[in-house]
Amino acid sequence: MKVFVTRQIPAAGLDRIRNVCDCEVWPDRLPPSRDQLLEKSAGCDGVLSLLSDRIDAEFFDHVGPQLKVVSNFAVGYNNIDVAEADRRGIAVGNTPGVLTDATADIAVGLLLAAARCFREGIDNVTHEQWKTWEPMGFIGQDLVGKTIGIVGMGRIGAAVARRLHFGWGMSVLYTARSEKPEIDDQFNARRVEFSTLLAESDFVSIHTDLNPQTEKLFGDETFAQMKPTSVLVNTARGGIVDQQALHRALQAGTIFAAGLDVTEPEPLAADSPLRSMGNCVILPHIGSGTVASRDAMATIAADNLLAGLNGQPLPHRVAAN
Ligand SMILES: NC(=O)c1ccc[n+]([C@@H]2O[C@H](COP(=O)([O-])OP(=O)(O)OC[C@H]3O[C@@H](n4cnc5c(N)ncnc54)[C@H](O)[C@@H]3O)[C@@H](O)[C@H]2O)c1
Ligand SMILES: O=C(O)[C@H](O)CO
Repeated sequence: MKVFVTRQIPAAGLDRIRNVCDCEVWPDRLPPSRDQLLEKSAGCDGVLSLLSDRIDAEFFDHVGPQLKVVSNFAVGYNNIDVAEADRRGIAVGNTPGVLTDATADIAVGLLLAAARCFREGIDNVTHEQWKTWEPMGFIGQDLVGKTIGIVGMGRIGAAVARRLHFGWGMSVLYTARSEKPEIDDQFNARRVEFSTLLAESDFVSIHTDLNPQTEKLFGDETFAQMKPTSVLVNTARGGIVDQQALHRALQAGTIFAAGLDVTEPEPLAADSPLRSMGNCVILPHIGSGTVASRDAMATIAADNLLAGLNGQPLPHRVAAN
């Protein structure tokens, strides 16, 4: 079986694929260009893709009818046209669950960093502006007993709720597509309308997948409904936030601060004004970046790939929304 792995991934998964497949791995730190992706994938029975690889009808046409499986090295799969894959009988897999805690930790870290002015503080030290202890400087937002609004109460949303409810005694509001009585019981949480969540939350953390309903969900109108003291955290996908609107909101003080692990595009444009905003903490998409999470993602991605190649059910198959 011929497979293309679009980037180096941990040996925990890669070795298993190499043992049984004719496997080519993209060797560079940067992803293959579109043309390189199409060229290397052509004629393959399986492809192990990353979130930066667009997998669509053009890709499937180019790779050929022998393609059986696309295994995404991520839980999010908005880079893949799953409906088109379904139509062609190509299985698509993802890596859920094993990065939940790692990503929730980054969401909480960003919340704390943005609320407590880490960026201004670090810039102050780095640029040798630290002259004295300032009673009126670097005054951030309190966390204990405040309200967290979770947009999208899935695995990571629940892990964030757990940390903030039991760690900082926060009240939990959330939006979800359906009732979640177990969440309500566990965290004394309340499912509310989006507008209520925006108006009542001190912190808003985004945990939905990127889909047509969530694309640019946060824009000028949304920010206008949030508290001026509020902090927005996004560890989901950059496309859920209109970044120009976010810049306007941060500059005007419509909201207090933001913490982003994801942007659109990635990397963030060199001339994006968000890069220089003191009240915007930005990380380069490191949510799942722990040894255990990345090893487990590699293992699951290999399991999905090998199952698909052998015509067996994928351990973690995704379906079109
Ligand atoms: N920053 C990172 O490194 C990183 C790591 C892991 C996951 N992610 C992102 O986080 C997302 C969530 O991961 P997860 O494992 O919690 O997935 P999940 O499927 O368990 O949770 C997503 C939840 O969002 C809900 N949702 C979707 N659209 C909604 C809408 N319009 N309104 C309300 N709820 C909606 C879904 O019903 C689901 O409950 C992934 O899709 C991925 O994009 C990022
Ligand atoms: O969706 C995912 O899994 C992340 O964005 C990368 O780990």
